[in-house]
Amino acid sequence: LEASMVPGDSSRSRMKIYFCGSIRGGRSDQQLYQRIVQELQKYGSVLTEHVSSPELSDEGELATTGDDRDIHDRDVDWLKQSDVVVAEVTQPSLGVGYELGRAVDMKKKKMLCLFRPSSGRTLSAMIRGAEDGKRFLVRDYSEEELETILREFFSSLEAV
Ligand SMILES: O=c1[nH]c(=O)n([C@H]2C[C@H](O)[C@@H](COP(=O)(O)O)O2)cc1CO
Repeated sequence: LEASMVPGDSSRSRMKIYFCGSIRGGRSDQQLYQRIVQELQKYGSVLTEHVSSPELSDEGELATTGDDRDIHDRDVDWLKQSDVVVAEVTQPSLGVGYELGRAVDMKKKKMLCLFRPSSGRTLSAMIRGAEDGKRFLVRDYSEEELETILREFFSSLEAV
């Protein structure tokens, strides 16, 4: 029994998580992204940790990384490599919407979109309406529910 638990544990720690959050769409939720990324790191490695960085402004990485094509190509590559995609979708962002759309077409990926109704916003129909109860999940939440929601999401993955 013990031996069979080892591979399970190590594959879980190697799970690749793509986190999406607004950058040029606006950085108002950056601190929350940081909390989310910290939580996600309990479940696997987060490929896009930079999205949560306090040093990243709404200009994005341009100053440090090079050009937009490099950012785009690197991110699409990470998206392809990832096992799951978790997105904070409250702050509207073209980039996040694009990432989710691309991920939907990458057949096996499971996606979780987190939306805070307390923002007073109404989530885009193109995200809310993509919910299928299986691969593409949309969860309305408040910040204090974050840990529970992620725990439920990742334990549902193990059951698959
Ligand atoms: O500098 C960047 N680096 C980067 O990784 N992205 C990706 C990751 C984010 O989940 C998403 C944010 O898109 P936007 O900048 O349109 O809000 O796009 C986006 C930018 C800037 O658009």
